[in-house]
Amino acid sequence: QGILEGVLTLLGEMSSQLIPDSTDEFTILPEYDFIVVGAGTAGCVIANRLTENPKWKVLLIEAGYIETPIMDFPILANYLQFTDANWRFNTMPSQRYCMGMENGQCNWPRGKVMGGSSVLNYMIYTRGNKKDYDNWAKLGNEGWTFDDVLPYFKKIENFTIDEYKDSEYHNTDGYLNIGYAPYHTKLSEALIEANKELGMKYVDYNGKSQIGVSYLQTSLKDGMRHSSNKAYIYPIKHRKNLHVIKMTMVKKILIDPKTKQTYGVEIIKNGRSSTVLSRKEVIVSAGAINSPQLLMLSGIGPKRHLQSLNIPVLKNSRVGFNLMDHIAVGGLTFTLEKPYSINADKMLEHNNLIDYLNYHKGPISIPGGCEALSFHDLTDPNNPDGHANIELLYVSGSIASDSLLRKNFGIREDLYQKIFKPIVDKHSFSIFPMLLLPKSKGRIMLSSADYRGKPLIFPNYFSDPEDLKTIVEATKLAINVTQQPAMMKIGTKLHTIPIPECEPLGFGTDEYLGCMAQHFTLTIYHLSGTCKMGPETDKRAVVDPRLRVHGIKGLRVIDASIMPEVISGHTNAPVYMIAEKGSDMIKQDWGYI
Ligand SMILES: Cc1cc2nc3c(=O)[nH]c(=O)nc-3n(C[C@H](O)[C@H](O)[C@H](O)COP(=O)(O)OP(=O)(O)OC[C@H]3O[C@@H](n4cnc5c(N)ncnc54)[C@H](O)[C@@H]3O)c2cc1C
Repeated sequence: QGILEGVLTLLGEMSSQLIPDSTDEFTILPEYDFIVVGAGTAGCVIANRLTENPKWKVLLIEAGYIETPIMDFPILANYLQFTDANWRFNTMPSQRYCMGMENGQCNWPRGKVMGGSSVLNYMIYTRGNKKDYDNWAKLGNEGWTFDDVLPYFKKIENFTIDEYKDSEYHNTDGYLNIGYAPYHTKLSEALIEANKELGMKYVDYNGKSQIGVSYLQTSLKDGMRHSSNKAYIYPIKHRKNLHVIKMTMVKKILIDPKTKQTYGVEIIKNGRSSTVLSRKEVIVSAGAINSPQLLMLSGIGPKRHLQSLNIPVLKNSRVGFNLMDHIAVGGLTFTLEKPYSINADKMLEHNNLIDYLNYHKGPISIPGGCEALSFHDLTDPNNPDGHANIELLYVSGSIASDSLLRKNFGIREDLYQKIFKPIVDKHSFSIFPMLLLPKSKGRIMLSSADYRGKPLIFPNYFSDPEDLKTIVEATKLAINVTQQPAMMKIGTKLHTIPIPECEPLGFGTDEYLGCMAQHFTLTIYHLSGTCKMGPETDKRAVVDPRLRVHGIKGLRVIDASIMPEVISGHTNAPVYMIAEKGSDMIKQDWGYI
């Protein structure tokens, strides 16, 4: 633990040193053309694209502080959750999921920093499936088929994988770098091989067909994290028409109650409240928890809920409903005879540090220990053009090989001691079997009318029993991968110390694996859907297909919360796409393009 704790102390010190100093090098103007709330994945893209018009003045407001160089080290991704760059949300206690976590609550980290969750994330870059977007369009969202959104996916990327970069699916002059991590363990080679032995193809999952196995395509540049802040704000820092203010909370969106016209925001900076006006629009990009929270605080949301908190209702709307996430079964651990996995303690030793500091290579360049994935359609396993309902994420370390991981997830101490402690000295790794097309939906509610109150989060995982069945099948598939010859050759064994509460069901039975999923319910951090996009006729929609808030003028939501259905992959790439497309819509609506 020595080195890791050193890193944590360093991270803690760095963040506390940053907090008092929030100077921004300009005076905030009383009025801007556009105000963007939240400098996360989406907000940074929008601020960049809108300031391409030199005549528009744009204010980007971020609650968090600056991104620091240590956040660029890919292997440290997990540890950033222990800093003030994390909002540290928790789900409400449950007896159906997160049962193996402290108080039956799952930790839900979110980025509170320039770059938002693109600074805390694992840099895994996946677009999802063609059918995800065709389905969005079928739900009444004109302009959102895969063919419509592909140009925006291409616009984002500077794609660096030689075999694929010339394909019609990719592009090489976008702001964000996409490529493989510069280093792979021998374990990941064996996992890829095992998938091939099972009949899986090696694919460009961001290309023609998603189904198959691959090393992760990542948002790394020269072996370092490439966040939305680095990719989209750094290169345009010289633009005089962009003002960025940090460590500033937007408390409320200002809307005329009679005309329903948005005219600005109320902010709080250094403890002082003030108002900034918008000439054209306010764009809310505060993420899938804070965007619905801010809308509700401003009077847009479910009437009865707002009235119960004495918030005047400007628009009765299903804000906060339709909450979706991807979850995986945690604790699925395998031991290895060969020293091919990652051990957190050894990770930051001399040779690895020298390799990384000199060349940005070696094990430190592995994003949070994640190395490869495979996408499967269990409903149509032999169809290469299927719609993946399962992902297996291959992680070259485990809760046993990095005891801080337990703290990331909030796993109960007694379970850690019993299940994982006995194998801390062994080589071990894990596979996360992940549910990609969840049927269960949750909800976010306000805890109070005060902007400082953390929202109440009800993920409702497994409220649809189908989800539990599917994740059990995924877990069996993951175990099957590890039983292939390539994995046997390196001495892979399933770790079988059972969860005491599930033990009576018989280790490895479907019932046991279901119980395991309910105990070690891991969020994959893909919160989405809470300001659902849909046409006027869709009573559950909060924004229209041009991302304008129904019933309110001059206000859009552009971030992960607009997804009507979560896509079958990790959500960062789709949020970039939504932001690129949303920016073009704003430009079109104001006659700039
Ligand atoms: C730990 C973690 C790991 C992840 N790993 C991956 C991965 O490997 N691959 C992947 O594809 N996706 C991953 N994700 C998900 C992905 O990063 C998110 O889907 C994406 O970043 C969401 O973008 P966003 O713009 O919607 O919100 P965010 O990026 O979260 O941005 C919201 C911003 O708004 C700011 N804000 C909020 N409220 C206010 C307010 N009232 N006033 C001012 N500012 C405010 C926040 O501080 C934040 O900076 C991960 C997420 C997390 C947290």
